[in-house]
Amino acid sequence: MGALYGAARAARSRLRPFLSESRAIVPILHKIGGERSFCSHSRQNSREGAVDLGQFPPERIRNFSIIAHVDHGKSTLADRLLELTGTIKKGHGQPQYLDKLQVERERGITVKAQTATMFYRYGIKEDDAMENLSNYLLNLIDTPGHVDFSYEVSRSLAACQGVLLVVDAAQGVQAQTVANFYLAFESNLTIIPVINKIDQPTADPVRVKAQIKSLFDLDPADALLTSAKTGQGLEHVLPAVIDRIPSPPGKCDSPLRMLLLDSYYDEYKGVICHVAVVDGALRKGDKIASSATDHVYEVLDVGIMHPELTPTGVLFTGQVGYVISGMRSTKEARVGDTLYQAKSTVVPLPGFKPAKHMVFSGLYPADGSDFDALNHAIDRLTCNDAGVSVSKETSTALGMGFRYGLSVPQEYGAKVISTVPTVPYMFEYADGSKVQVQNPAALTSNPGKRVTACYEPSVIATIIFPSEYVGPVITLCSERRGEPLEYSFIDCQRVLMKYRLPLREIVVDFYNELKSITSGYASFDYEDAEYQQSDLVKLDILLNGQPVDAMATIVHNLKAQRVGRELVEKLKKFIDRQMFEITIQAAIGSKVIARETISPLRKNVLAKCYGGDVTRKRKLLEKQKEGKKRMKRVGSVDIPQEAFSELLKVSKD
Ligand SMILES: Nc1nc2c(ncn2[C@@H]2O[C@H](COP(=O)(O)OP(=O)(O)OP(=O)(O)O)[C@@H](O)[C@H]2O)c(=O)[nH]1
Repeated sequence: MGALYGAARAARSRLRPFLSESRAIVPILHKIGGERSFCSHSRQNSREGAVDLGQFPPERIRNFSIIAHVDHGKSTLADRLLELTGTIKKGHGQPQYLDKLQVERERGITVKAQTATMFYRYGIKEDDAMENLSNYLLNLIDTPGHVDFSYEVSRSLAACQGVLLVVDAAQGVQAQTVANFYLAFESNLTIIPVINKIDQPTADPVRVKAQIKSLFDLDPADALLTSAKTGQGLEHVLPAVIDRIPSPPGKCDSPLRMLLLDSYYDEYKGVICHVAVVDGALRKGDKIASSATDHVYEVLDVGIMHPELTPTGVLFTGQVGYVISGMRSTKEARVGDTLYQAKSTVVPLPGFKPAKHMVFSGLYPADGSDFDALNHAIDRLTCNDAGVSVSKETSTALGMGFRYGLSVPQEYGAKVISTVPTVPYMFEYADGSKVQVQNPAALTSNPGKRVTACYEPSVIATIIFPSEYVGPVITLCSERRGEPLEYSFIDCQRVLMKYRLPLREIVVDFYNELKSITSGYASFDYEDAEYQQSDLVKLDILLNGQPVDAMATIVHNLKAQRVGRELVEKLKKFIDRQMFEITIQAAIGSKVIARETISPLRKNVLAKCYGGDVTRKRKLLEKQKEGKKRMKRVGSVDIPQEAFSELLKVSKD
């Protein structure tokens, strides 16, 4: 533990230059009070509507994010700051403002980062007669807190110079607090610890202060104590942002360079790009070029999110806002791209690593005739998120569908069948070639090509939990083929463990099981690690000798027997008896490792209705027809939808 977090000791030194709040205010005001002296922004060009961005040179700008473990109060705190600055009305009655996407509302978590610009007058009374307040422009970039979205977190941090690291005063530091701290720390950002929810009866800020000292080497004296619920302590948050977080470092006189942070599609306005202007200025009517595609666009509209789109006609160095430039699809808006003045020469900004989708599922409409509706829903989703990865695929069992690299689109009304999530495995053949396999069904046994080695992606998992659960957590991790890396106490009650785990082992049900064995107290986060060699086999499910492609999985050899047995037993329960015998087999290549038989029905549904009861006969036939519609037919065997979803529960290796 000491070794791992040794690097964090340096974090403290970054906070040291910041003086205590009251002492820091005066020098800042002397420097920026009165007229601007750093960037000469033309006021004529900067006005469109009521907002004049010309009065905000970089020195009066702060770009920051709020990062936290899920549910520690990021979005509530963000809302309170928006209210405090008058950006939104108090008690606006909406769900948290920055959580825009429907998927976020439904799942109650923040998925996609959103930005809001606030104006804040801040200063001190230098003497009784004179009040010296200055106007600041603060860009708050909300970040997702859920375990699956660390890519989005690091993306939003690229536009920031500092973060508020929010920790629940009762729950203390959790796994994602640790992960988010390191994302911010590695990006060299100023970190302001905020201990939130101090109104709770179980709040223990003293314990949390000790944790942030021991884990992150942050000075507990620098922590702000807040309740985003009651408003207690919130008055110190924005002054700390202004005093401690540096202003954006760009050059006003250099040619325009801006970073494309995000994009979404609006039915009326087209593609809207969120951008951070790093150097120079961007004006309506400018011609801008993309480093990634070399396409040139005219800037049709430019402005800030305040919090709705607010046209300003211009964005200056250090400012964050939106641009509409006639892009037709979000696919043209490459997140992390550098946009610059057409015909100028600039060095592109570092950008971001592209999102790596490491978990894939097949996604099929439960009723084949709903394919177009599903297609439309997926189109809408990809339009709003260029990072989602989707490709069409066809399964013999399930018809046309998709291979999907993220969660199921929530806005699709009809039922979907999602196949067992899988990860991209790597197979090496005798001729030295390597093939990545995202869909187990695609791994065909080819006698001409002998597999010589298999590799699977792994993760480094961080788990934090009360020490009495050490035994069950170790058992769970070793059942999931984990390799222990680290074990330490973060305070007298809580333990932090690090494990290397195969990604495949955590994609189905790991987190639920971890929660259940620790009575809900464990928190979990993971980062991608390298591929590891592994003894993998493809497990086929056969119905009457015919493989069901959508049910194929890749499993570890040691677990194949158990998984195969469980799968066939489960299927037996879900497949109705039919007019003929059905054999269900699990097989590795040509070797059958588990087998069940469903005996045939002796009578058909009408057999009972001897005599002339036509209405009853018709009713029975209708019922049977309805039932058939929900079935997927493989060869001659009908498989109910439920069988596919039930398999998900078994196939956790
Ligand atoms: N008692 C108390 N509850 C709070 C406070 N701040 C937030 N909450 C509640 O905690 C819950 C989670 O708050 P959110 O703001 O949604 O948490 P979040 O960190 O944004 O969560 P994600 O968006 O899922 O990452 C909500 O029910 C809030 O009302 C606080 O200071 N005190």
